[in-house]
Order: sequence, then structure tokens, then C-alpha cells
Amino acid sequence: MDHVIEIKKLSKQFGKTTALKEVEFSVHKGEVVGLLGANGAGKSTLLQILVGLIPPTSGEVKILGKDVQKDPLFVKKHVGLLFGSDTGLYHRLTAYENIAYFAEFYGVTKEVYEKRIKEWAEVLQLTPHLHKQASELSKGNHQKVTILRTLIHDPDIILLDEPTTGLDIAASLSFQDMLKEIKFRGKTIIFSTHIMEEVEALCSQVVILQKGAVSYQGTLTELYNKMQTKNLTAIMRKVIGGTQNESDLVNF
Ligand SMILES: Nc1ncnc2c1ncn2[C@@H]1O[C@H](COP(=O)(O)OP(=O)(O)OP(=O)(O)O)[C@@H](O)[C@H]1O
Repeated sequence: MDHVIEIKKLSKQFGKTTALKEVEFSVHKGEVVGLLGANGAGKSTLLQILVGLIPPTSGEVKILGKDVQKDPLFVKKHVGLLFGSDTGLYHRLTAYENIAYFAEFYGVTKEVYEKRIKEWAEVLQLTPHLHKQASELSKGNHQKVTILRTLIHDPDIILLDEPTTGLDIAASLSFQDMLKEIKFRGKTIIFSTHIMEEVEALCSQVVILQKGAVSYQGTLTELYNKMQTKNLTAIMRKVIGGTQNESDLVNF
């Protein structure tokens, strides 16, 4: 299949607030897409619609060819979602128990999840911490547990909403290595972030949202060429700060 995510004319209203306006873009398998935009641009709303947590007002989202609204169980099986600030771990359970609990919720057998936890814990350098209570974990390791939990049902598509919120530099860099490894294993990733170094280090594609509408989708190289600079922070400052004419980016 060509595109694993297809979004067509997707709009979302919250009362009088237009959170998303006719958003359209597609993502190929194995891409890492950076979802960028100012506070309130619509990034979290878009990710929540992609995983079926909230319904769109109009438009269509297909995951691996299936309509998210019509086939929620299919989406649950194939998509993992992680919200940065709300890790939702049970503090009294160990890291391992937290992941196992989630795995069982997803119907993953013990035999399978034991193997996956072992393998991913090695990749994420989490093995020595697996049997510590969640409350004893550092922020970085806490986040690794939530990532491992997101991967436990082996989703093809992983959506991460500001996943490095609250992490220090070392933990953020370790997170970047983790994403590279996840990408290497053929997963498709969309993650929202305000940290441009992460985008430069990881993303093959970027989507920029401005007031709920897509103002750019494409490769970083194309964006650099278009904006005549390789400084992504400066590009975003222009776009978000409004000194860039929106029409310069729209329909790129
Ligand atoms: N449940 C809701 N009810 C009402 N308005 C909402 C709701 N969720 C989001 N909004 C509004 O929709 C718009 C888009 O919000 P969203 O959280 O998607 O933006 P964002 O790009 O993720 O922002 P941030 O970078 O601050 O996380 C904002 O104006 C927000 O106030």
C-alpha cells in the first residue's frame, strides 16, 4: 500500500473555535513526520482524531486504507498514541507491570509481551529499571516506559504528542535515538514538537499547521529551498510570528 495515513478535507469545530480547517495530507510507510505549529494550531486535535479519540466535524481519515470512524478497533490495533505530558503510569506498579497491564488490555498474550518487553527494554536501555516502581523512575525512564507501553501491541503507526515535554537534554537525546530505532524497524511516526533540533535530527517530512490549516507539507529540503534558509527555527519564527506571507507557504 502506498499511503498508510490519508487525511482528506478534515475539519474540527469546538463550538465557535475552528481547530482544524480542511486539513489534507498523506504519509508513506516508514516516514517520520514532524507536526509543527504554534500553540493552539491544532496539532493535538489532529492526533486525537487520527487515533479515533475524538470525531471530526467533517472530512475523512484513513489508516492503512480503513476509515477511522467506521473501523475503530482496526485503528486501535494498528496505531499507538502517546501524549507527552500525561503518561498515565500506575505509580505503585513496577515499570514491567505497567507495560504488562497495557499489553493485556490490548489482548497481547503473555508469551508475546514478555518477549517484546525484553527486546524493547534492551533497545531503550531500560532493562535495569524494569522492576522498579514507576514512582521511583527518573523522568527519562518514565517516558521510556510509556514509549515501550505504546509499542507493546506492535502498532504500525505511532503518534506522539510532544513526547519530550519535561525531559532534560540527555533524556531528549536518548529519545531521539529511540525514535531512530523505531523508524529502523519500519514503523511510521508522526510527532508534534516545538523543538526544532528534534525535527532536523529525525524527520523526513514536516507538516506545518497554521490556525488549523496546513500551510506546508513536504520534505525539509524542499522547505529550506522554499524559505532560502536551513535554519528551521528562523523559518518557524517567521511563519508563527506572522511576518511570512501565509500564501508563500500554502499549497507548496
Ligand atoms: N476539547 C476542546 N474544547 C474546546 N476547544 C478545544 C478543545 N481542544 C482544543 N480546543 C481548541 O482547539 C484549538 C487547537 O488546539 P490544540 O490543542 O489542538 O492545539 P495544539 O497545536 O496542540 O497546541 P499546543 O502546541 O499548545 O499543544 C485551540 O484553539 C484550542 O483551544
